[in-house]
Amino acid sequence: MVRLLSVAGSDSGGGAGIQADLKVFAALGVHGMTALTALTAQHTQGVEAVHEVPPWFVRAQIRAVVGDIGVDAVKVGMLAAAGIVEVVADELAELDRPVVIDPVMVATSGARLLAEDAVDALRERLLPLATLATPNLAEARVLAGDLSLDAEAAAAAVHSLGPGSVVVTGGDEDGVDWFHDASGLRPIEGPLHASGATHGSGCAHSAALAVYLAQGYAPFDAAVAARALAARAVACGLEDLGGGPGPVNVGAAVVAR
Ligand SMILES: Nc1ncnc2c1ncn2[C@@H]1O[C@H](COP(=O)(O)OP(=O)(O)OP(=O)(O)O)[C@@H](O)[C@H]1O
Ligand SMILES: Cc1ncc(COP(=O)(O)O)c(N)n1
Repeated sequence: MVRLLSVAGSDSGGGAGIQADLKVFAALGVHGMTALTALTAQHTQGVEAVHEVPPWFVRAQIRAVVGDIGVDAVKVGMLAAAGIVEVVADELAELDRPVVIDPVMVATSGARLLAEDAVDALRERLLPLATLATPNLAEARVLAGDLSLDAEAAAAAVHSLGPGSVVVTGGDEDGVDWFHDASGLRPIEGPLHASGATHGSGCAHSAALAVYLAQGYAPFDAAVAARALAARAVACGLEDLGGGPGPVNVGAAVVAR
């Protein structure tokens, strides 16, 4: 059984975060484990409150599962605070496994999910540990320190910060994901679905990527497969749930494959 660990926040609305990741792991037939970094009181229209998990307890969760069950790949999502970034970086540095880092900063609804003073630690401590990093364009620009970059330039700039490869996701743009690794830049194209159900698309994408890396896909092939799955999950999304953008539907996306 392939074993996946998600280090991420909880979305009480069930659309993003740990909940999205566990749905992806179940849909793809792997064993999912979690280290919660924060609880959010969240729905489709916004985040009402955030309760951070103390860094020592994030570390304890990671050590508990790594020590007994073992881990084949890790996905990292919302980290909330600099102290949490630091302990996650410490633990991942000891773990010789593929790591996907989704540098979640702001929810689609506008709420901050990473403190501003945690961005430097994310850039300097965590990004160099990533097999693959998956910022959207806004996150890539912040990491690169240049808010004027286009997606291609942002992918190159984030790659130069140390991850093995980068995908700048294009769900909020034209639907083209830009992949950059040591051999350069490649687009990953596909249909951009007109859908009111995109909540959790980035979480589902990075969780699927971690599964595909654990299963031995090369990073570019994993990124192609993850884009296809995330796009289908958007197309199958639950538009009628809640008053805002509904959650993606990964279970239906896998069945529709
Ligand atoms: N409307 C869409 N149609 C097709 N594919 C989409 C759509 N929206 C997102 N995707 C795909 O989903 C994946 C995640 O991309 P996205 O840009 O939405 O991430 P994100 O902005 O980090 O998401 P989130 O806001 O959930 O964190 C990418 O592969 C992207 O191409
Ligand atoms: C716990 C958690 N993690 C990640 C996201 C980002 O997802 P989105 O950009 O779709 O709101 C979120 N809203 N909540």
